[in-house]
Amino acid sequence: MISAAAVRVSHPTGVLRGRVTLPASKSEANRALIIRALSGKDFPIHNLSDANDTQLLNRLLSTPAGEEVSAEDAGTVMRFITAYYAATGQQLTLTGTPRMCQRPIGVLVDALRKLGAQIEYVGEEGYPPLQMKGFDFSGTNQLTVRSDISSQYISALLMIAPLLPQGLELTLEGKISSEPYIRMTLAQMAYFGVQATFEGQKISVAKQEYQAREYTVESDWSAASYWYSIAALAREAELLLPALRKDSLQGDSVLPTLMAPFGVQTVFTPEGVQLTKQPITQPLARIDFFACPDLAQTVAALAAGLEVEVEMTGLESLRIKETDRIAALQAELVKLGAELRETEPAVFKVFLVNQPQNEASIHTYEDHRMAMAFAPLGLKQPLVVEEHRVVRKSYPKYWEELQKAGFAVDEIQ
Ligand SMILES: O=C(O)C1=C[C@@H](OP(=O)(O)O)[C@@H](O)[C@H](O)C1
Ligand SMILES: C=C(OP(=O)(O)O)C(=O)O
Repeated sequence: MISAAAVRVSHPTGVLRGRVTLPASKSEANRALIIRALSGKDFPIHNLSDANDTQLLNRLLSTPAGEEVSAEDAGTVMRFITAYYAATGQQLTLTGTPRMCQRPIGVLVDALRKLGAQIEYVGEEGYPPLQMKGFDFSGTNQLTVRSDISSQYISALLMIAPLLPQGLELTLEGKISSEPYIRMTLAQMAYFGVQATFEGQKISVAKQEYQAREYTVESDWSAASYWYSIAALAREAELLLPALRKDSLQGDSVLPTLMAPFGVQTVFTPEGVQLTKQPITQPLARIDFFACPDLAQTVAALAAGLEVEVEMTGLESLRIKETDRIAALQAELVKLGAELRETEPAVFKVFLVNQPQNEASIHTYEDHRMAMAFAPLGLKQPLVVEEHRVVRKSYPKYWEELQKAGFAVDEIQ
């Protein structure tokens, strides 16, 4: 059991073979949980993630809500349950960690108010905590919402849409950020019997009923990205990542294509994906993360580790996630001898500027992805990951899995 406030990570051989256990997708799990709660029916959801984000939502939905409820640091929980509490007319205060109270929610609150939800801000306009005061349908079923900030607002609205007296017609305004997550929401709604249309910037959902159906959550492709990084940095690697599918609902399943230029070959097998380290042969192109923002930190840290310069775009949403991920990357990459610089508006490039620090100590900013994205660099030389328990948000067994793969993960005080 690892319990100290930091770990030193290294790998004595650089040779990795074997099978890795991944958590289940928290995105898929949290949609299935909300849909089950909205359906008013009971059905099994298999392979529910042990991630705190999922365990928390499951707890909140299966126990009567008290006067004050906390979504902690979980964006999907905060956004999905706001819509859920609004649509089900619950009266309570919804809050979160200090960081959650800096993550904007105004787009969702404005939309829910137009539908008839009574919601007030306890503190700053546009941010949690929220005072939920009930729901009185306003008669409108047509909304225009900004889609360039977070897709979670759209997913939250879509999941409650079939319960509204006249369904919902959403017009998305602006670029559609994290679009695969909207498509995942619609695909899971369809699985549970609710049809929608998504054409151009318009999504329509008529009033319908969710059907009860058993659901099995796929493994998490975002978590798989750290194993891709490990394979790329290893001397030799052959890793099996079980229960990942080619026909995934997860946008982060672009990894086989995205990671090929970094020298990781992916083969789909009936069990999952087999990763093999290959020599790097293809030139690296500019990579756009607008549809897969959760992969950006993995790639930035990997580029520094492989000592390749990469251009990254589509990073806008990173500023409002668990931390300002651009600032966090900029501060920590320096310790690895790299720099993340904005070379033109919205284009960031990882430059190699220096020798990496000896046993760099990586600060994680209460962001699970900072810890998980930097740990693979222990394959090159030992490094320290601070506040490593932050991985509990999405991949509680991350450190144990690294140990099984031959990493030395040593607690330090
Ligand atoms: O809907 C989801 O499950 C998620 C959507 C994305 O957020 P944004 O839409 O805010 O980019 C992603 O970063 C997050 O980890 C999970
Ligand atoms: C952004 C993330 O999560 P959330 O927005 O759900 O807190 C994430 O897991 O990287």
